[in-house]
Amino acid sequence: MQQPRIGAHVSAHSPQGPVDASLTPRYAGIATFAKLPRIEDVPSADIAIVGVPFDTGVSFRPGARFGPTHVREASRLLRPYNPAQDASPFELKQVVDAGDISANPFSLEEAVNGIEAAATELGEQVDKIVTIGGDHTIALPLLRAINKKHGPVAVLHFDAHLDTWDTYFGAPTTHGTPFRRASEEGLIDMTASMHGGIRGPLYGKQDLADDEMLGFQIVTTEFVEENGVPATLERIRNRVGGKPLYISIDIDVLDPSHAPGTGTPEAGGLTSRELLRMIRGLADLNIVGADVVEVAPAYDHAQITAVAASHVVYELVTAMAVRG
Ligand SMILES: N=C(N)NCCCC(=O)O
Ligand SMILES: [Zn+2]
Ligand SMILES: [Zn+2]
Repeated sequence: MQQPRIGAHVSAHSPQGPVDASLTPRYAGIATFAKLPRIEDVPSADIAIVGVPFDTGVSFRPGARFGPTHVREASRLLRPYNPAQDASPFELKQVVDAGDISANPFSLEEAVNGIEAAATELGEQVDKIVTIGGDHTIALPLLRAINKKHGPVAVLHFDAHLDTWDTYFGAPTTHGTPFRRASEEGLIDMTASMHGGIRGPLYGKQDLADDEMLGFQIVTTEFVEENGVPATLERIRNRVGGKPLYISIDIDVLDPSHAPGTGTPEAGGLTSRELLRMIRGLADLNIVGADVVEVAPAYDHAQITAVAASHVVYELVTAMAVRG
């Protein structure tokens, strides 16, 4: 068969899957996530992956605005069958790359409003969205958008940091404050929400008291280490139950050895193996949306962080696809 020299080998059947890497080199062509079709290339889609290149909310190292591009580049190597979940997610659902939401880097307020509007619009076109950040500020407009569809959602937040601090330099909207603002706004079901992987120094003991007052529960990295993934999953599942679940994953929940490319790294984190296993263990829950944030390529080496993030997105998409 004569192969085209320009362009890509795409499968003809529906759902439209990724470019076939056994026919077109996976390093050729434009990097959509996992070489999936773009949203404009298919008549309709079930799950969209969208980037939010935005990092105006950071308190330390900048650069997460380059996260979406970097994760897409690393995602070229993903393959269509996921043995760990015994599923081919791109056959079960039409999964697409919806490109990037354009966010104003000079006006945080305008950016946050624009992200909410774009995510709301995309949410009307597709069933579920997985967002690649961007700094953690974006979780606030994403939760505002998902709230319009599902009401208050259970939030499972994997992060080294609580991100329920009040303000930085008097600013209420930053990457250290999204879950405080979201809980104040009633976007989160506070009877079913949890942080996972919390560790590292705080400003004071009061941080934990404030977080508890808001209604969050915490499963620390130390708990995971001492009790293992199955016991951790049991705690998470008991907390979340069957509620509509939003999963927000700050890549700094991973140990800096597994994710050096991030803005506020903390020693002593989870391995990517542990995080991937936990996502798989949640696949039967009602996951309505997710984000993977805080990948900052300037501090990455050999795509370590981007490879981890691309696999995290892949497991999230698979979990959404298998549940139906
Ligand atoms: N969301 C992330 N990654 N970090 C928040 C850290 C806030 C601080 O500098 O205290
Ligand atoms: Zn963090
Ligand atoms: Zn965070």
